[in-house]
Amino acid sequence: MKPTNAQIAVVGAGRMGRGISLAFAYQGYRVILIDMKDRNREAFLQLKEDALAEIKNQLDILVMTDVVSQSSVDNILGSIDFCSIQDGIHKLQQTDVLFEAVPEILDVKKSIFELIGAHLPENTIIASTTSSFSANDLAQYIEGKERYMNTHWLNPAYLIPLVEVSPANETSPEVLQKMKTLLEGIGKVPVTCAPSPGFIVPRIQALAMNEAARLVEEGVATAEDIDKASTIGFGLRFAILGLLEFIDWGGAETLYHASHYLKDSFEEDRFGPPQIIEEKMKKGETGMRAGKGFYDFDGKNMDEYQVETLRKFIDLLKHLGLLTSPEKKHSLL
Ligand SMILES: NC(=O)C1=CN([C@@H]2O[C@H](COP(=O)(O)OP(=O)(O)OC[C@H]3O[C@@H](n4cnc5c(N)ncnc54)[C@H](O)[C@@H]3O)[C@@H](O)[C@H]2O)C=CC1
Ligand SMILES: O=C(O)[C@@H](O)C(=O)[C@H](O)[C@@H](O)CO
Repeated sequence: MKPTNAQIAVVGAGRMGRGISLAFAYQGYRVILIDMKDRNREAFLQLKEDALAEIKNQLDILVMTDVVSQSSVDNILGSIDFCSIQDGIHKLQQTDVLFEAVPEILDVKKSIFELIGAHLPENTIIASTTSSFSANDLAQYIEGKERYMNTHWLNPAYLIPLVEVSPANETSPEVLQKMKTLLEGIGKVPVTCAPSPGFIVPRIQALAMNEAARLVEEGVATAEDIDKASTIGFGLRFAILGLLEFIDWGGAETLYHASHYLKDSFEEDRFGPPQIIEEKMKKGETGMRAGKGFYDFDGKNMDEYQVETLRKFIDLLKHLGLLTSPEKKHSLL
């Protein structure tokens, strides 16, 4: 697959299908974006108008923010061939890599895989952008499982760098590598994950998002304050430190004790610590202060590491206008 010469097809022209198409188109690829729902001509034309208008809006924002030049907008839009299922299905013959982005309903994914399977060349790489189904569950609908994997893009797909690549048991390592190379070539950052429901991000964020909704349900805080806490506290910190890295910073013992307290207070097992935290407590591998946690700090220059991390925090806070220097504060008095 030569960079930008690969023919990309995206099936399903909703939120994710549009975002994935734009992510490839603005990096120079030609994309066939196919609406897989059988609708009458009028409904299709309306959908096409809406989809292209949305993509144009997103491009306009990329122009406003100096990511894309105004002069390339028409070219980028022109490289997305928006098709109905009737017209698009025959174009699949030329496809090198196909991304499926139809609704998160197993029967719908199954019927779409069966339909496209009859039209795709046998070596076309097939990926689903599912946000929950295990790759093994979806691979059963694919003829030639070695060319299949999940690629979970995050919304908005044309902006967020992370793509979780989750091969099925039978995915070939060469195909997996080709996908990672393709994604890296358009500026994405792939991480690999075993075939497991919810992969990494949807699994973690399902708990966080449901807990946030539960806080509203219980009247603990307003939606505005919960979102303020999750953006300028939780989210901001985890933009710099990984979740596991932060366990090592704060110490697994704090997480361990807090988890038990929450579990007992709410009488809910979901707050209890996992076995791996219990074991780390027993072994004394509780993080940075102990020299070992999820990461090994032995021999690491801790001063350098902390300065580097804190510098990233400060840069981010300054960028967001969230750092008030003492001079500024005094000048207001
Ligand atoms: N919404 C999100 O934030 C994210 C969603 N995903 C995953 O991406 C996939 C697509 O999700 P969205 O783009 O958000 O959905 P969407 O609802 O925006 O788009 C789905 C498209 O499929 C069409 N469609 C509906 N029923 C159909 C059928 N029976 N056959 C064929 N096409 C049908 C819809 O008309 C629409 O154009 C799902 O698997 C979802 O879990 C992944 C990451 C983020
Ligand atoms: O991270 C994303 O962009 C998506 O996976 C979602 O937001 C999904 O809707 C999912 O995680 C919700 O459970």
